[in-house]
Amino acid sequence: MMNSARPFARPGQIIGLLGGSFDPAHAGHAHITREALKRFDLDAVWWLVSPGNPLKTQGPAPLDKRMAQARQVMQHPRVTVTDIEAQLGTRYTAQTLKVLQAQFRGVRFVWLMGADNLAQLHMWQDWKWIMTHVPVGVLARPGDRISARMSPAARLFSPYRIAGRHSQMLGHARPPAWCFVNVPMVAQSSSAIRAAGEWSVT
Ligand SMILES: Nc1ncnc2c1ncn2[C@@H]1O[C@H](COP(=O)(O)OP(=O)(O)OP(=O)(O)O)[C@@H](O)[C@H]1O
Ligand SMILES: O=C(O)c1ccc[n+]([C@@H]2O[C@H](COP(=O)([O-])O)[C@@H](O)[C@H]2O)c1
Repeated sequence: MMNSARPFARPGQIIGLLGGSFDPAHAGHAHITREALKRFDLDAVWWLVSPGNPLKTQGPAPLDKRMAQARQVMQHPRVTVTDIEAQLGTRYTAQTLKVLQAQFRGVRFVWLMGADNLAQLHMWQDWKWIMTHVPVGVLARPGDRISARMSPAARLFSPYRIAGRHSQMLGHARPPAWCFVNVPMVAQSSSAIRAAGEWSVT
């Protein structure tokens, strides 16, 4: 297990959290992170390299390997790549968010995800808690814009959607609040990289 330091944030800062398997990290992750910093007016983004997605049955590559590769892909002064979920012993996003909100009092966390994850959000543990306790920023992804907009989460929380042109308000909004931003898209995925044999999971 990698012994990483905890990321740092000051009260009042707005921190975007991009959770993922990062198996491996790729240009799509780096792209949405840069877009999120701009569009949601974030002070910083933390990449939460997951010990393992609770919905995926096949285990990812070892955490240390994914962390090292993610750090190579994402080098930006306002982005921290962290294995804090492994340090905290949390695996489900709602659990992670509860612990982070308790440990970083006064910090405003914004959950970030690609459109494919909004389409599946209703399958996550305590997903309504997430929507009602943390602002959520959704970034367009090729092929997933329509399914995301029609998803159970998008429909149930449609009254709380902030229009894309007001995306800078998201981090200041009281949840429930979410915003879909139609950013230029990068068609990369970890599964395509694995399928091409460019990343081994051992
Ligand atoms: N090209 C992309 N455009 C927009 N969002 C993306 C893109 N790639 C990944 N994301 C988002 O980044 C987060 C972490 O993604 P993840 O690590 O699962 O990569 P992935 O490419 O989606 O992996 P896989 O293909 O194995 O499902 C998710 O919220 C996902 O929606
Ligand atoms: O909490 C859950 O039930 C849950 C179910 C599926 C995915 N997630 C989280 O969503 C993020 C993206 O996962 P992944 O594997 O698609 O990269 C990552 O932080 C996962 O821990 C969380």
